Amino acid sequence: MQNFHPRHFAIVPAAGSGSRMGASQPKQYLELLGKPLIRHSLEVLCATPEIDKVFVVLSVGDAEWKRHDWSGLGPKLVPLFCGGATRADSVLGGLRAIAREAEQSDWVLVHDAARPCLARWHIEKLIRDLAHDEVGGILAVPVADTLKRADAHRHVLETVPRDSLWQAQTPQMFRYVMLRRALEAASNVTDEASAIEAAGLRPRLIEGDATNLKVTYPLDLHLAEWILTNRESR
Ligand SMILES: Nc1ccn([C@@H]2O[C@H](COP(=O)(O)OP(=O)(O)OP(=O)(O)O)[C@@H](O)[C@H]2O)c(=O)n1
Ligand SMILES: C[C@](O)(CO)[C@H](O)COP(=O)(O)O
Repeated sequence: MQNFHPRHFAIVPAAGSGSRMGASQPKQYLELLGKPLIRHSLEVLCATPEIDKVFVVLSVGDAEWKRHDWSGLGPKLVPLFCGGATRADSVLGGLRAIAREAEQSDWVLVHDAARPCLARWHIEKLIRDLAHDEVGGILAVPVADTLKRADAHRHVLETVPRDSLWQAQTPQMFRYVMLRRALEAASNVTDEASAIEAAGLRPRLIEGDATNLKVTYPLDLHLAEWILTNRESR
């Protein structure tokens, strides 16, 4: 199962429609600081020496990708027009598309196109902390607020203890064959870790930070702009 020098491939699912954003085009192509939102994390992934290739999973009918010039990101970047109906389908499509290239124990880092504030240190910490892990893991942050469970009328039913609760982020990093098998067997999962958990394994939580937010609603676009403009290098 283990090869001596497993490679690291990034898969960036970017075949969503951005329905919660309510914009006229999918959010991955919305302008953020003068470039398509997706370009921010692609630049960081492509510039990370540990990452060998960056596969972007686009919807089959994506007509926007070709309207932009991606040549500045170099030869690591490979578009794959094989997105599916759900995020998990898109990731699985990407994994199948790279089957000839990837070996069983190569690492795959799945990163949402909708998380433009990914920093180099996020990737390097994930890769470093999981280097000797059999299963893999995900970036995540501990829940900071007091949590309430509501009834159908938004009255509080209970306060949920937040101890040991974490918010999942991406990248999520697993071995190629383990992730592919887990996603093939899973149903209704919203992240890779859920598929791995369903296979009876325990992904590790690697602490990231709240700046790696997912752009889901219009306000998030403003937050992302602020973060990218004001980020200090670490
Ligand atoms: N069929 C899908 C659905 C989602 N994604 C990708 O998965 C990531 C996270 O999903 P989400 O934020 O839910 O994006 P959308 O599905 O585009 O948004 P919404 O749920 O609001 O429609 C995004 O980069 C999105 O492009 C994908 O590749 N294929
Ligand atoms: C993978 C993810 O970004 C982790 O927080 C999230 O699960 C994607 O969820 P969504 O339901 O597709 O927005």
